[in-house]
Amino acid sequence: MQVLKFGGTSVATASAIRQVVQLVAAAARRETTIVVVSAMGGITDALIEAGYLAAAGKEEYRERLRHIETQHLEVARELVPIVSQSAVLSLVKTHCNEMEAICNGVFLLGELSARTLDRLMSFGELLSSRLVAASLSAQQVAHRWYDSRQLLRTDSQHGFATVDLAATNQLISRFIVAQPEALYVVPGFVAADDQGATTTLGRGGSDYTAAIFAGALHASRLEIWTDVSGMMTADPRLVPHARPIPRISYQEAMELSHFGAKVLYPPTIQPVMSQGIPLWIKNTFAPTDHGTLVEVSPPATGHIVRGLSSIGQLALLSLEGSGMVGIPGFSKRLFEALARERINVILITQSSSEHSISVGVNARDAAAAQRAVDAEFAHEIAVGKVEPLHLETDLAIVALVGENMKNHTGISGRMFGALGTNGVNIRAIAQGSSEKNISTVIRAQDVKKAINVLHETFFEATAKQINLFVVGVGNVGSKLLEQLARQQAYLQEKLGLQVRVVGVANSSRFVLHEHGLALDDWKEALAQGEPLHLPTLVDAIHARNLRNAVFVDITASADVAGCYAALLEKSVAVVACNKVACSSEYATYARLKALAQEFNTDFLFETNVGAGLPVIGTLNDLLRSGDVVHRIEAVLSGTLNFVFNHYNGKRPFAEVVRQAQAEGYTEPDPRLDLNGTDVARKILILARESGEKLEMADIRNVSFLPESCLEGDVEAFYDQMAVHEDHFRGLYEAATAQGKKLKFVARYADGKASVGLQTIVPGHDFHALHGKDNAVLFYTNRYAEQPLVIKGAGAGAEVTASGVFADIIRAARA
Ligand SMILES: NC(=O)C1=CN([C@@H]2O[C@H](COP(=O)(O)OP(=O)(O)OC[C@H]3O[C@@H](n4cnc5c(N)ncnc54)[C@H](O)[C@@H]3O)[C@@H](O)[C@H]2O)C=CC1
Ligand SMILES: N[C@@H](CC=O)C(=O)O
Repeated sequence: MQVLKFGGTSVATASAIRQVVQLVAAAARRETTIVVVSAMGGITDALIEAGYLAAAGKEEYRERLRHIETQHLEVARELVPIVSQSAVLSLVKTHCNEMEAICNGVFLLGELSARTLDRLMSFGELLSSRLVAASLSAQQVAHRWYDSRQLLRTDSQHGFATVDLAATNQLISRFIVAQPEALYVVPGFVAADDQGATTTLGRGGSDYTAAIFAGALHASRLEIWTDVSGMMTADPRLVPHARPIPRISYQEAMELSHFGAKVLYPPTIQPVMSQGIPLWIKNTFAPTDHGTLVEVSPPATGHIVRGLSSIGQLALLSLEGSGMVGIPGFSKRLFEALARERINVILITQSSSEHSISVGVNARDAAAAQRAVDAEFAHEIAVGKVEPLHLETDLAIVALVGENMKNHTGISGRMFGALGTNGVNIRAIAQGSSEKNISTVIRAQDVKKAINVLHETFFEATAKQINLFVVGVGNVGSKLLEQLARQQAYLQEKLGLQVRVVGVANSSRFVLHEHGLALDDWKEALAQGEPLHLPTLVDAIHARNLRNAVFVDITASADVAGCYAALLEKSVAVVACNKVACSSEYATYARLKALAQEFNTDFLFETNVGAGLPVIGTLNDLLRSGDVVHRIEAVLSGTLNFVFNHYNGKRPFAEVVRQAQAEGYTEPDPRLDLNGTDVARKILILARESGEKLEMADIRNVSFLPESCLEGDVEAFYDQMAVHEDHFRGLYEAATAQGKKLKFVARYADGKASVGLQTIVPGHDFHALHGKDNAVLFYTNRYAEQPLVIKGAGAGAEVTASGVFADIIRAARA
């Protein structure tokens, strides 16, 4: 004996019903089969709507009923050949007439009782099961249609009747013995009380009907046929990578179905679980797909978490007060008050201080719950023992489900870590001692992000999605996009990172594309983007609320740097090539670092010093391992090193500076390089990273530029350098005459920092510095005599972009 249940989508059209008939006929050839049928998709809702319209005195109910009738008649005509149509058409007509008579009565009385609504709703399953039966007849498949109301006995609580399992089991088994057939067709969802009045088993109750038949008949299997290929690891509407779970335990299925895996109505599990009857969830439209087998002990899969579930529309009610501590009875009264209002409690959590109890309820019950609880504790509220009930709405539950979680430590740590680094605030947590389910209450607007992050954490070792917003696509930024495009496949394959550029901006426009911009035509997309308004861009980033989001600043703009705090506060990581933030007031630098820590995200700026060279990372490694920095000596300007390496007193100094700019070494404003500001910023950042609270004004900057070079714009700057060619030649010749080289050197020691032009003797670490190279010498406790030296290209788009890239990967893997 086996039981097959077909859901609303499986019987929604004539072609779907034909598919059902094929499956059923094949099943009945193998074993005696009971087929339980749901109403056609959407019909139960339409019936309820018709009933409420009638009760409200609205004539539109007639239209709804006409539509229901037409839909069933059309399917019947498609399924059954004309010659034998009359029987089924008249059956449909009869049911539709009864529905209309009921609604007419409701319309006249202006009242729709739960009992009448049950009667009205029952027509959905009665009609659909008749259509399946008619189609079986048309295909000459022998069967018996039977009215479940003769077999399923319930109490008289209309709308949510409780099944009398003892009486029902007896009725079912006697019927099967008395009327043996190879195939039975019965309507799901409907039952009757002992007066014969129609009752229903709750929305989704057809699954339960099927499970009751399976339990009563000790079936070999129960199959639930639907429109998806089994229970999924997460809601596929939220998680595109969700996949079917091949095997799952009853307990896990129960947890998942309670928490949003809509393919199975929760009470279904109990009757089959108690007898260990295998329960299959299969796809009517892809019957060869494996589906999900729900069984006693599924084999281990390597995944500790079996699935993720989410329930929206949650309200959290918190009863708080010092008067509750140590006094028994508060929780009893709280739950009784809710029970009296028939409010279902979805989640419960109480702090060990006993100072508060929080319960999650469906948002539609929140106002009634609040009234009931405040009334129950009116006295305690009046005397200040407890606070009026605190109500929070727009919440949701996201839960991990898996029986194996109890054997593993660190699961909740990983869960909370993943949510925390994505700025998902957890409002409440519940975990039963069985450790099968860890539930978190979060803001409804974070559900999509949270569930995707958790899916990546627990199911997708090979693909963590990283969402980049790249602001500044000039010299360095466009190189970064090129490098990202080249490396995408490598990152996916070797690091398990799916890096997507979801936003790009320059000083005039921005473009966002939630599913990732094509990196070969971002320029066209940006040209058609919206005019840039930074607050709008930041709002849009917040509104997208994407997981593993990284904001990459490759501008030199103070306005862009001014956005970091707002981003870090929402746990969006910031990777900055721009030095403005870290070299602004100490308080700003310190606040941004603190925000990153507070909001569990990253603020990374390795390229602020030495471009792609690992200067800041090395310094941090020294400090973290307990070393102390005493002195730093460094050549930190790629531009100035290039200029003094190429200037020989023959080619004009200004021309060499123009070459450095053309080769992409200078700041967007080259005066910042030549006047020492860029180097001063860098030594300031190194001093701060070493623990010194310096300000820009504390850095002694001895400029080698004649003052007139800095009066006016960039073109005037070049003109003035040409005017002062003798000055530059003089500097050069004086150094060369002593066999020395000119280097612009930064120095930090004893809490003081300075930058300025120096003449360097042969043999010094800086003397042989080529091209645009930088060199940094760290003198520390451990590197006391011989400094730790970092040396290499310190400017240029390619190397800088690669440093930014490395910071992005650091943020992505955090
Ligand atoms: N060139 C190099 O070797 C290195 C550069 N950097 C830093 O990289 C940053 C960028 O340098 P480059 O690419 O050479 O400059 P660039 O001038 O070629 O590009 C700057 C980009 O920023 C955009 N931008 C400017 N103001 C903006 C605003 N308010 N909002 C949005 N976008 C804005 C521009 O439209 C342009 O796309 C600078 O902060 C520089 O200090 C850091 C290390 C080395
Ligand atoms: N303009 C800078 C580039 C990187 O910070 C330099 O020349 O070093």
